[in-house]
Amino acid sequence: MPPPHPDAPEPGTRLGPHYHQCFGCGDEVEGGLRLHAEVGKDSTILAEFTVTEAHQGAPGLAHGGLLAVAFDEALGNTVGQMLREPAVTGRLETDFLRPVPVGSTLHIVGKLDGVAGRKVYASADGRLNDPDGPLALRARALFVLVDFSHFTTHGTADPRDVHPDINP
Ligand SMILES: CCCCCCCCCCCC(=O)SCCNC(=O)CCNC(=O)[C@H](O)C(C)(C)COP(=O)(O)OP(=O)(O)OC[C@H]1O[C@@H](n2cnc3c(N)ncnc32)[C@H](O)[C@@H]1OP(=O)(O)O
Repeated sequence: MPPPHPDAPEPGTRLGPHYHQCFGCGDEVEGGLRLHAEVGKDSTILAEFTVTEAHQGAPGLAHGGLLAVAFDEALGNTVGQMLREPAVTGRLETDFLRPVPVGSTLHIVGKLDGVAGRKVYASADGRLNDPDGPLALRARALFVLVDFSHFTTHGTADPRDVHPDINP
């Protein structure tokens, strides 16, 4: 397990969107999750997501796939902020332990579990309505470190689109 990158933000730092049109955290996406995040202690990322009517699967309840988006985002943020290297989700596994009603806020804590070559393992817990609330979701993910060319070759990325602190 490597230490956090020397430029990783300090605990308490509020994190803005890494991309304004990101469905998970962007502030320009109608119906997006608008996940708010900050750096926690011990190299964790704390993220909050409030479920709205735009996020339903069954009446009054959040869609499971949408909740997985929140975890993908929080885990990606954990990897990106702590390692300061671009990475993409290779695998994401989610346990849904409790229903998440519209109007509730998920408090997610993401942490790095290990790095092996380009593979980065991370996990997160999501609690209902309070950082110490009942555990509603648990996720584990494998991210793969990529060169910045991943985003220019396969996407339409321009260096101005991505977080300025990540060194490609
Ligand atoms: C401050 C900023 C904040 C930034 C905050 C950012 C938040 C963003 C949150 C959203 C993140 C996303 O949704 S990202 C979007 C969703 N994900 C994607 O689109 C990824 C699509 N997949 C790919 O492009 C590719 O498959 C890659 C890059 C993942 C891997 O391809 P590759 O580069 O050719 O590498 P490859 O050799 O295949 O794999 C490298 C190693 O990883 C392993 N590996 C690869 N995929 C898997 C897998 N699914 N399950 C298990 N293991 C895998 C391989 O076995 C290998 O292990 P070994 O042989 O070395 O042992």
